[in-house]
Amino acid sequence: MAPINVFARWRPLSQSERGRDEIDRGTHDRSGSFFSVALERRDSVGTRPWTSPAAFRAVFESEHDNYAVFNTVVAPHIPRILRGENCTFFAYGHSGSGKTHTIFGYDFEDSRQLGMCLGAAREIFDKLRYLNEEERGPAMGIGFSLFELRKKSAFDLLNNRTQCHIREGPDGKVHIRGETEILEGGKVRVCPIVQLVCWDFEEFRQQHIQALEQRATGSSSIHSQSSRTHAVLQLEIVSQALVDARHDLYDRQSELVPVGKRATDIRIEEDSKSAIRTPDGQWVPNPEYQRDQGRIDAVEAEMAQFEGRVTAAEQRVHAVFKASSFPCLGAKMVFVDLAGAEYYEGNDTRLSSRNRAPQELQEGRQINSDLLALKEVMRATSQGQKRVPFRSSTLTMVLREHFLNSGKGISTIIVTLSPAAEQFAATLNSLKYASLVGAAST
Ligand SMILES: Nc1ncnc2c1ncn2[C@@H]1O[C@H](COP(=O)(O)OP(=O)(O)OP(=O)(O)O)[C@@H](O)[C@H]1O
Repeated sequence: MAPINVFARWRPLSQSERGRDEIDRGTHDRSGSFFSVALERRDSVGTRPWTSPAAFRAVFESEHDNYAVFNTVVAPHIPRILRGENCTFFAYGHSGSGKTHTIFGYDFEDSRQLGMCLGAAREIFDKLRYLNEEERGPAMGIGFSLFELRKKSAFDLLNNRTQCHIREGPDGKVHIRGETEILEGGKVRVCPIVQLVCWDFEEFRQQHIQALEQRATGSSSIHSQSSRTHAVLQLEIVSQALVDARHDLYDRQSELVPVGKRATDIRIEEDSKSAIRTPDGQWVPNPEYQRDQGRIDAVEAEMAQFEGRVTAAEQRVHAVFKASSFPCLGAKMVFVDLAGAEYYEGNDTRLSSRNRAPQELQEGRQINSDLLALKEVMRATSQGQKRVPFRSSTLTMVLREHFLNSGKGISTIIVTLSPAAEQFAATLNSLKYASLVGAAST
């Protein structure tokens, strides 16, 4: 059973909320290792208390800064990454509750305010520097990718927001790819999601800042882009040899594309010439055309040759892993800033469905189903169920690899909460969601 760690984080009242009522709240230590959150709602009827199950590993108060959160939530997992395990961190909450502040941060200079992913990168680079010096093996760095998921597509923030398709490959793995490009001279290039490789923290910090500029952040309006997309940032420990072997693989895959297309075209052409349709709709052999099997065999042989090159390139990628003396090569940390949870069913938030444009309603339904699917996947994996409903949403499909790495992977969700009394319903919904996930794995 792979436990899901669940944390809660209260943000302070924002400038615009100053002076307004705060939610009455408390944290109770239930067992020494799990906490529950108690809320009290005051309305015309009286006070109504609600207490969560003991589902939270820790509850951060509004005075806790990003460094404190990083130290408790992320830092304990750095040794796991160095052992070659994977970790995934999700921030869940309604719009403006502090997800982006927690995952990416807004202040990239103050070391106490770095978001989780910058904090993690800083710590990993520290450890890699030591490993690189001690072991004198090939130097390792961090490759990072950043994309947004919206409806059924991914948008690559390291490649001008290029729209990418999410497909399951014959190997059962999910691949994120841009449109295949046709270059000058008819050459073809398959475009996987971009991975930028950085060799020190400063380089990473600069790239991270630039990448986030592609995101419409800073606004916590319910309409903002960031609240309607899931942002996924993936850190992977890489070496130059791994990067080179993968680029070689993409080149071989690119070469295969036109050959495969030609083979399909020739097969279709030969099939259609060698059959005719009778007046009663039956397909029968065409007496005037002899199917050119030699032509088909020739193109299939050519295709087999190119497929062999792809297989050899895949083997070279595997060989890089095998030859590495570092177990951490290829280990991943993934950070997901989930879309605003105001779309979560049953949530009586500022926008009722009557006030929403049809497109927004449709997006809301998609976000709703993604968040529900994520909850189900987390519950199923934490309970060790055999059937995990990964396919029920794009988000869970994309993250399947990380969940499936059970035993070698761990997931954490931090629910971000607004203390503003006017957002009581949204806050309560977020706590209910997170405590359902947490209670399933205690
Ligand atoms: N723990 C915190 N401490 C101080 N300020 C915070 C904290 N959490 C959030 N804020 C501030 O509150 C505002 C909204 O936070 P943020 O943008 O992270 O919300 P969000 O949940 O990501 O919203 P959206 O879903 O709309 O993107 C930001 O100005 C952010 O700096």
